[in-house]
Amino acid sequence: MTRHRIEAIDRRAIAAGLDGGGWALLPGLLDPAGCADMAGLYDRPAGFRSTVTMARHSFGRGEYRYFAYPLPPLVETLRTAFYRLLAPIANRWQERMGLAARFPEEHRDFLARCHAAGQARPTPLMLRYGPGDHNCLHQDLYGEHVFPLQAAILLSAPGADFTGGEFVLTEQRPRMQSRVEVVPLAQGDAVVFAVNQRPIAGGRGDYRVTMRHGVSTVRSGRRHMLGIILHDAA
Ligand SMILES: O=C(O)CCC(=O)C(=O)O
Ligand SMILES: [Fe+2]
Repeated sequence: MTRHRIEAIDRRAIAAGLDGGGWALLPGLLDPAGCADMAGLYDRPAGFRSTVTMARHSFGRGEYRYFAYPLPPLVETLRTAFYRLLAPIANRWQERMGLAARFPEEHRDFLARCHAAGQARPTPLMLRYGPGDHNCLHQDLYGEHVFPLQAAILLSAPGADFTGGEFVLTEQRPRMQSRVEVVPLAQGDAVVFAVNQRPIAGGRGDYRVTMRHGVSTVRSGRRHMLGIILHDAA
């Protein structure tokens, strides 16, 4: 079993990052061997339900694959653990944003809700980028049911395996210009971030801002990323 550190994560530190800027970094979630094992799955297409060529949909350039059910054990473990970690934070955000949906404690109960509504296809994915590839700013919304936080883990080593290819987030505040953040990921680090909107405390109560994420152009080498989205797709 590949080592991972998700059970050791401090929810308060994650919550502080998410409340402050809409994202939080989890350093060293996977070790380099675990990253290499995971990235190696990309070349075994039997484990995936579909492959998307990003240029064909004007999503950017590069390729990604959605895992099929049953998920690889480590992906399943990480997805379940991320959900358990994030559900209380998500529920607090929903309340602050004036959104009605609340999330159960366990992922299987939320997935049952997705599946009953016709969102039954797995969304965890692996992305692979080479020189010139990039991922345009987007949101991973796949139907009515949306869990407001997601995670992604960088499987390749910046500077050694690839250059460029920075994970970026933008934040659009009402009637204001967008702000951008580059998330400084090392190999094995995870980033947790807002899928769609996040609450910000203002002078007259909370307001919502819209978040998007993407990847700047990879200059050289090859970059693999594991994406853990917590709602399933229609
Ligand atoms: O390759 C990346 O860093 C972006 C991954 C992504 O868009 C996702 O996990 O939803
Ligand atoms: Fe994404």
